[in-house]
Amino acid sequence: MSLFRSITRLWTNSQCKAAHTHKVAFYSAVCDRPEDHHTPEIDLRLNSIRTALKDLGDGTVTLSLPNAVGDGNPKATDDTSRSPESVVQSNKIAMISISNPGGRNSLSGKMMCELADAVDVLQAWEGGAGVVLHGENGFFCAGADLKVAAQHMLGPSENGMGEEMSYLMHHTTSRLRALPLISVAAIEGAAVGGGAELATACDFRVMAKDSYIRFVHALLSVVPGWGGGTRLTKIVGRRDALRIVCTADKIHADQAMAFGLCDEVVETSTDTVKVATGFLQKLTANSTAATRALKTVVSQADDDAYRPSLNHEHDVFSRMWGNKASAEQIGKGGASARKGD
Ligand SMILES: CCCC(=O)SCCNC(=O)CCNC(=O)[C@H](O)C(C)(C)COP(=O)(O)OP(=O)(O)OC[C@H]1O[C@@H](n2cnc3c(N)ncnc32)[C@H](O)[C@@H]1OP(=O)(O)O
Repeated sequence: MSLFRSITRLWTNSQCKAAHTHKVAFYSAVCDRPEDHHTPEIDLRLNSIRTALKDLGDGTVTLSLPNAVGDGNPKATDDTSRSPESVVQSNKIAMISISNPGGRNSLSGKMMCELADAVDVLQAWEGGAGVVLHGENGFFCAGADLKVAAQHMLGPSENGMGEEMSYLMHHTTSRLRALPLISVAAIEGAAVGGGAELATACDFRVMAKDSYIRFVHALLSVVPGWGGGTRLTKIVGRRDALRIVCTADKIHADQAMAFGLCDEVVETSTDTVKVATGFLQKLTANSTAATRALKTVVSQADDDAYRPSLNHEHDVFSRMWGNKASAEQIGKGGASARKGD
C-alpha cells in the first residue's frame, strides 16, 4: 500500500477525526488560517473589539493600491520616490503607511482598526503580488500607543482591554503574514516593542543602516502581545530569539542581517522604501498568479507550529499585561523611561 493511501486510511479512522476536531478548536482560539477566520463567534468578538478601539487615539494607517488609493486621499510628498503613488505604480504592489507623528508612529486603537481594515482590503485584492509596510517621518513604529494604553487599557474597568487588543493584533498580523502577497517591512529609525513584532509579520525586512529593531517587552515586564515572539523564533531560531527578547538590546541593521532578521541594508535611510520596493519587484517579476500561489505554498509549509504557539503567547501576554509591574512601566512611558538600558 502506498504511503499516501496508508495515511489517508489512518486519517479517516474515527479516532483520528476526533483528535483533528479537538486540534481545530484549540487553534481557532486566536488565530486560524485566513480562510477559517469567519466563524460567527470570531467575527462577533473582532467586531466588538474594533468598535471599542476605533475611536481611541490619533494617527492613521493608510493603504495605497495601484490605480485606487486606499482612503482616497494620497498624501502629498516632495520626495516622489517615497510616495505611495510611485510605489504602487508597479501595478501589483501596494503600500501601507503608518503615521502617528506625536508618538513615533505607535499604534493607537484607531490605527489598529485601520490596519485591520487595510488587511481586509488586501485579502480581497486579487490582482496584487506584493505589499510594502513602512512608517512615515523616518520612523517605523514604536509599538502600542502607550498614552492610549495607559488611559484605556490598564484601569480596573479596562482589565480585559489589553487582552482584546492583543487578540485583534494577533489576528491582523497573522492575516498580514498569510496574505497571498509577498510583504516587505521598510524600516527607518526603529521598530520598537509592538513595532518590532509588526516587522516580523512581513516576509522580509529591509533596514536603513542606522535603524534598529528592539524587542523591549522584558523592560515592561510583558511578553510580545502581537504574535512577534512566535514569529521572531521562526525567523532567527530559538537561541537568537532568546538573546533578542531577554536582553531587550537594540538590534542594529548589520546585526539584524547577521541574525537573519534583516534581508537588505540600505546605506541612505531616505532610500529605504525605494529599495524595499525594488526588492519586492524582483520577487514579483514573474506571473502574479504564480507568485500568489507560491506564497501560499511556502506559508502553509512553514505554519505547522505557528498557530498553537501564537495561542500560548497570547495567553501569557494576557496574564502579564496590566499586572503591577507592567502597569507601572507602561504608565511611565514604556522603554523610553529606561533609555539608559
Ligand atoms: C503588545 C504591544 C507591546 C508594546 O508595543 S508596548 C510599547 C513598547 N514601546 C515602547 O516602550 C517605546 C517607548 N518609546 C521609546 O523607547 C522611545 O520614545 C523611542 C520609540 C525609542 C523613540 O525615542 P526618541 O526618538 O528619542 O523620541 P522620544 O522618546 O523623544 O519620543 C518622541 C515622542 O514620542 C512619544 N512616544 C514614543 N513612543 C511612544 C509610544 N509607544 N506611545 C506613545 N508615545 C510614544 C514620546 O512620549 C515623545 O512624546 P513627547 O514629544 O514627549 O510628547
